[in-house]
Amino acid sequence: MHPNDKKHRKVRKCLNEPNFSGQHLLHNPRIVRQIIDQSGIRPSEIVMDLGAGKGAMTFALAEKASSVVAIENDPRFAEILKAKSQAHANVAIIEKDIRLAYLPNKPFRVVANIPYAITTPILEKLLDPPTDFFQGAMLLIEYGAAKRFTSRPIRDPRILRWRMWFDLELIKVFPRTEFSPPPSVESAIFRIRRKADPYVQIRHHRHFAGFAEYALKRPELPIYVVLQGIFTPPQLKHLFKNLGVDRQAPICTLNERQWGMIFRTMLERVDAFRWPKLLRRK
Ligand SMILES: C[S@@+](CC[C@H](N)C(=O)[O-])C[C@H]1O[C@@H](n2cnc3c(N)ncnc32)[C@H](O)[C@@H]1O
Repeated sequence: MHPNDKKHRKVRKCLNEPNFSGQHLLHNPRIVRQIIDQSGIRPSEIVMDLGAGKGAMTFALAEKASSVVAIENDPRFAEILKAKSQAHANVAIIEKDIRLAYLPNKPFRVVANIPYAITTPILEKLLDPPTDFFQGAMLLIEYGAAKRFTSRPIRDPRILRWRMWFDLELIKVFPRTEFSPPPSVESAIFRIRRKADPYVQIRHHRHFAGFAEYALKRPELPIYVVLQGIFTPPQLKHLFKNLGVDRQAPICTLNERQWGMIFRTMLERVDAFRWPKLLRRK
């Protein structure tokens, strides 16, 4: 055990405050190795460990990747990580809030047991807008969140956007007993992979975002009712001939291929001034 580990354990024991920063650490090196082995890291890649804690994943990742960037905002953990990283030339420790950290402008992957409280901001950072650099992730996240990101029908325009360019997969439930201390919620291993051949080109992501936000404003409305707001009757007739869906079905029941077809038809046949625009948020 690293000498600083003991020191930190004492510090945490003295703390009476609730565990708001999601400090549920992995303690089983065999489990950590299994997660890393499934993550598809290439030796040439940079891997990010978001919420690195005391480095349960960080230093195992350093054996597989070209380099590891570990982000941790708890100064006591960062101190432990910096001390341990003296023995690992390919590990960089960044003491920062994950939400404010820079992502590499080279191909990178994320393998991490993230703080659950900021799961959505982390996914937004990685996936929205999609970049050429983010290759995929293997994450421990709350089971409920993993179910929400992977379920059908897709009612949330943000999740639809993510799923147009990435395959999101709930791999399996992860036992609470593998964390110290165990979290109060169920956890899951969650994988993100870039789609090799997405239905919409990434360069259209902004227009797609406006389209998805508009189309899913009322996810239970029939497909034809929603699309009447974008397409003319002859355009709709042509679209439904090729789409192969029940026009009365709720719009949220469309799959990614069908969303891609509708969006591409809009780009090809509808004047740009009629495309739904992304609403500006205050
Ligand atoms: C679930 S623990 C995982 C720790 C370590 N990766 C492990 O598996 O043992 C999440 C870690 O993220 C850190 N953390 C929480 N919020 C953070 C934030 N906004 N930015 C950076 N780190 C954060 C916590 O201090 C904690 O060490």
